[in-house]
Amino acid sequence: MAAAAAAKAAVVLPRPVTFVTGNAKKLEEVKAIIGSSIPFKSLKLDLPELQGEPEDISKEKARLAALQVNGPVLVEDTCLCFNALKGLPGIKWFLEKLGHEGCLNNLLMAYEDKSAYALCAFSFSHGPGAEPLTFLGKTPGKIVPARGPTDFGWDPVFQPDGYDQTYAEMAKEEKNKISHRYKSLAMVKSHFKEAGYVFQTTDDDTN
Ligand SMILES: O=c1nc[nH]c2c1ncn2[C@H]1C[C@H](O)[C@@H](COP(=O)(O)OP(=O)(O)OP(=O)(O)O)O1
Ligand SMILES: [Mg+2]
Repeated sequence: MAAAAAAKAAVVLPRPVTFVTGNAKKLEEVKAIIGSSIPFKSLKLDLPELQGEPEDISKEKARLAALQVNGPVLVEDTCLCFNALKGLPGIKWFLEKLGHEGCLNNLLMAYEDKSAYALCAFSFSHGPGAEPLTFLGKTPGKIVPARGPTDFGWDPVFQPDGYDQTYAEMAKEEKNKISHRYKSLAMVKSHFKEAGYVFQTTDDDTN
């Protein structure tokens, strides 16, 4: 009884969270999805392109980012995974070297199964040395011949299940309601709500 009534002590973090990414398009979406629900600023930094399981890559990115920023950080790692290739993730260099659009269709030419999923792994670290928490968001779909604007990665070749438009053809607000990034951030948001973090701000903290 007494335990139930005991208020959870608020975790005080030294400053607003810094979202670290080298990708301006990700940042745009993250800003639109987070809105004002989490106080954050951003830092453009190209973190190393690590290899491994998406969750491990994301955690390691958060550890590296927390050291650089010397404070609380959010990072994310995204991959497009092909079911015909046992979920093999399309890492950044792989996509960039082969060309985002044609290559994915060619790659899957040999397979009947064009199904894929977009996976986003956000990680949050309280700061240097803290073990990051990871939140996975997944949107299933299929790889199709490119349709729509080509300004963000593999958006033109990914058609989410239940839609007849590719991510690229959809209005941004629509993508941001169903995307892998939206789903992962929804978990981040509920975590922040639940944890009730308190952020100390200093004079040099600007957005
Ligand atoms: O919603 C998306 N729609 C289409 N393409 C996307 C999306 N999200 C990431 N992408 C691309 C960017 C990069 O080619 C690869 C992920 O690699 P990833 O390391 O997570 O991103 P990045 O290096 O561009 O930015 P960061 O500095 O946050 O690591 O997939
Ligand atoms: Mg990267």
